[in-house]
Amino acid sequence: MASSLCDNPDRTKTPTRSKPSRKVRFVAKVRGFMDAEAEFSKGDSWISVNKPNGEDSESVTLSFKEQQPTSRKESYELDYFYDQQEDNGVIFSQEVKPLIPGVLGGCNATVVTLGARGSGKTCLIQGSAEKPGLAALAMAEIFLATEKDGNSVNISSYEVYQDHVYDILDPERRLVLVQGDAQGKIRLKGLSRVPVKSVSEFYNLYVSGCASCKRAQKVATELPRPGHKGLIVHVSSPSESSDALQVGKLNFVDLAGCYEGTRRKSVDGLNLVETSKIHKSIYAMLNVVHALSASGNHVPYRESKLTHLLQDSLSGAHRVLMVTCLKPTFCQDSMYMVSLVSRSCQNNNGAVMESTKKTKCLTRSAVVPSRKGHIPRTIVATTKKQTISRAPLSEKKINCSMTPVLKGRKLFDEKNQLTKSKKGSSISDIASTSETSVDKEEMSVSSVTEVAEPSVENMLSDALKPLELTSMAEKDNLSSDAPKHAESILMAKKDVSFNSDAHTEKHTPGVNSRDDFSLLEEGHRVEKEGKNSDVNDEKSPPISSRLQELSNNLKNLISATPVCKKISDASKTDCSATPLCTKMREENDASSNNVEPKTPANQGMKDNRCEVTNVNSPWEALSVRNSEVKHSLVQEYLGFLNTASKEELKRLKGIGEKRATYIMELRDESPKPFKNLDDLEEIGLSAKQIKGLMKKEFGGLFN
Ligand SMILES: Nc1ncnc2c1ncn2[C@@H]1O[C@H](COP(=O)(O)OP(=O)(O)OP(=O)(O)O)[C@@H](O)[C@H]1O
Repeated sequence: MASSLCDNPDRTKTPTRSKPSRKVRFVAKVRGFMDAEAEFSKGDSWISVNKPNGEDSESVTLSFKEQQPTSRKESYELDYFYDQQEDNGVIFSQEVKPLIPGVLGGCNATVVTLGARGSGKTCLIQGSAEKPGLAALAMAEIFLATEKDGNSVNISSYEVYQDHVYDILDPERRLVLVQGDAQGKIRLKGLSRVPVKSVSEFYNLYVSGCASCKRAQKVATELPRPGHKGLIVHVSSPSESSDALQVGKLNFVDLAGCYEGTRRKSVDGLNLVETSKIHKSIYAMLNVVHALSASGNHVPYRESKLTHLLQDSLSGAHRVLMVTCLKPTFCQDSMYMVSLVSRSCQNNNGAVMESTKKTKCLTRSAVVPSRKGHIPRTIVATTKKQTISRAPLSEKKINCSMTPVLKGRKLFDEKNQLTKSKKGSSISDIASTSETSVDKEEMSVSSVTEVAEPSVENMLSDALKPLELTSMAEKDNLSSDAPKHAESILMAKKDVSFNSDAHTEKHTPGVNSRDDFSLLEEGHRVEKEGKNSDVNDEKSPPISSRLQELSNNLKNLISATPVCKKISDASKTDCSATPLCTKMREENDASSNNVEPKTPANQGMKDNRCEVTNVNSPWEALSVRNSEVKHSLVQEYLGFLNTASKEELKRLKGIGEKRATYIMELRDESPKPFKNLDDLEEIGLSAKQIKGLMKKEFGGLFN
């Protein structure tokens, strides 16, 4: 029933371009010129649109005039394109109005605007008193039906900033908790729901809420902070089949603008971490819609707070409309967004390369040469059809498609990238091999360890982290004895990325599936819902020979680098050598002997070293004990959170009155709300903060 309702039951009455079978629809809208822009561009548009069958076209292709004249013309397929003359009213009647009958029938729908800064996202959703936006137009339509059917309408509004959710309609802008149950039902704890009875009441509430939110942010930070803004319209209607009310939700999400020049130190007062987080959550949203449009088994809702909070509106038979807003004048970010969205629109191959339809992009040599202003190269479907449908944008192809422009935009940590690729997601992979990190802590290849063979890769990531081998230039900074090995590491680092298709399927049963300590690393979260699916042990060898070679190279590097050599030598007799070398040695030993240095949760501490099973050297024994101690401390910490009084909780670092209150509330609902460190996100702590907390509580053990 849900699906038929969600598929526009009113289709016969409402003109619509929506394809009934499509869960996600991708359209673009170019906003009107502002005065200065019109003067500058002489009124010419930089976007060419091809509608093969005129207004009846099932899809359109966009291309951009400002592309390099020598570059191959690329075009991007979308479901529809709205030009400057087509105003909010047209988009509403073509795209949003058809969703409303479903919402009145208890389904959810979500309208997302995305695009570069200043591309008209807010004007499209929010509009103005004179030119109502999609939200106000939708409210008018809903109220029309409400008068007839006796529905009730409530609204909630929130901002997602730095992966925390704040209630916009609450004058104190309190933090909202996103809680999901096993069925994917999402509860937004602390989010106000305000009843509204008319469009003007709605408009005042919503628009003034957003405006005062901006003002409040300005006072605190001088500049309005760029967050994602969301509106939820809850419509309760009497059900035909039962006495219970059915509630449908219409979501509007105004994604923060993406920024040009992310490699600069700061953009409009934003630091790079803020910018990185914005982009990361935009990519998370694109990953989710990509997975949804590809009907993938695994949808990475928990990649960001925003996608998590929208989970029950995005999943199932509910409908999603993605509107890419474009500037009417040349804008690199606009091209970039279109290229990303187009990939999702086409499910498994993005821009249609007009001149190279048969090009296969499987080797590193296919990387597009550096050229500023060049947009991502087409990824053409290859013969690996099944793989593509499950993991539509493989790392391998993505890397091939990446231009340095894209690399520069890398905002995902590679840990996440690789983890994502294992799970069959997608869009963010485009940015997975950046040479320059904006957030160093997020730049590492260690996510491989979460799912794939642990030993050598663990060692690789741990070794690369401190060395920060992110560019050839950095390679040159290594010890003069080391370039050969550094080269190998760089190559291998690329290989990890290039070969991640293989790793996608790799899984070692019972090894490293969950480890509390591993959770301390930001970006190491594994999607619980997809954890057991799509595992195929046969597709990939246990540890590639390339990685094995890398292991040897790393060992050589250690011994070739003077400081490390010294420590390495010393560490043969002294267990208190520096962390890098200690870790390297311990992991090398573990990997070469194929010993997993992590301890099952119930193993407990043992007094005698020799009792540690499968341990061949003091280093392994130390490693095992280290894991045990960490595990034990984490359990103590979680146990404390589950049982301590409010006053006791406040004695912990990072837990103030607000968090202590939330913890007590969570405990009222469930006796032991904290089962692992991930659960601390429920009290608004990021993985990075959790790591910081552990460090503060337990010192260098958690370095
Ligand atoms: N259809 C339009 N015609 C002319 N100007 C427009 C149109 N839509 C938006 N603008 C103008 O473009 C500018 C940016 O609009 P808006 O604030 O909606 O962009 P945005 O994408 O939400 O920006 P940000 O990412 O910074 O939030 C505003 O000055 C607005 O007046």
